[in-house]
Amino acid sequence: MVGDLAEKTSVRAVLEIRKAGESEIRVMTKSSTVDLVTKTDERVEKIIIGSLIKEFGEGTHCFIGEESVAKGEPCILTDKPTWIIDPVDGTTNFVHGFPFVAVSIAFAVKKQLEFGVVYSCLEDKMYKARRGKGAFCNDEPIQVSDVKDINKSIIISEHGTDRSPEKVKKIFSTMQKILCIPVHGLRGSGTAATNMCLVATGAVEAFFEIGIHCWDIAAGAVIVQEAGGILLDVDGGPFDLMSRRMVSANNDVIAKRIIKEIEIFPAARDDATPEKK
Ligand SMILES: O=P(O)(O)O[C@H]1[C@H](O)[C@@H](O)[C@@H](O)[C@@H](O)[C@@H]1O
Ligand SMILES: [Mg+2]
Repeated sequence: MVGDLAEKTSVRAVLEIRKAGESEIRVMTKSSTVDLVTKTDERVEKIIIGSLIKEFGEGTHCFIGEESVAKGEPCILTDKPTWIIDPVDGTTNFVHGFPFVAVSIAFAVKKQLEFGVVYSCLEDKMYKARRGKGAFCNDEPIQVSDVKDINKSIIISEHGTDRSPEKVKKIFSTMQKILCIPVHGLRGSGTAATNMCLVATGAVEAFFEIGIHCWDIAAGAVIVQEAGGILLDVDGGPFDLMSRRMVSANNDVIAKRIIKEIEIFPAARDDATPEKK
């Protein structure tokens, strides 16, 4: 089954990450000095795409991979069968040895996400979900939290890699307002895929971020939905995978309460034309 292949491929990817983690990691930067990428990210993405092409043949499936897009490949979701891949989610953590790094692989057909696999490498946790078939962690069913009282919640968010003062101000003003609702706590693992799996297991009530990319959240989106959670745009509208912003939560009550506090700032869509990025 295609899902099993993605699972096997992510385990192979993890072996590469672990091997790389034991040797000197060559760090490079992308959109800014804090947007890191390593040769491991690039190599792991090539391994994942290579094994999928070997299985399905050249030209049958499309790929949206974080590092391929960074090198100029298009980031357009069409009706064709498409793999959406983040080879190393939490690259900054990987470089620093901070213990949250994940491989995220999702599969969509006709723009509908069909399944997602997130392998949290250092926790040795394989999260997976197929549309309509439930969500699992290491083959055990997982479910979102049943908390409806925002005062009894933990909320996750990330500050991302854009350090422009006006955006940083809005990010921290939002976090301050949420913290002072008050909620039990604010957290951030440094990887969106892991954050979404924490929503799916009920460890936290919601994760939101403006500035993430489709590859960070595609697999986690299936896992959260199949664990009984919901996905919305940060303005309360419908979730839009390519919009670079989203709220994932255990229920509508928590999601809508968080949305009231979010100070929205612009982030160019993943599928925007190059001049609009
Ligand atoms: O590690 P990445 O694949 O670059 O994604 C991270 C991103 O770097 C970080 O700034 C946050 O936006 C996280 O939510 C992403 O997963
Ligand atoms: Mg990522």
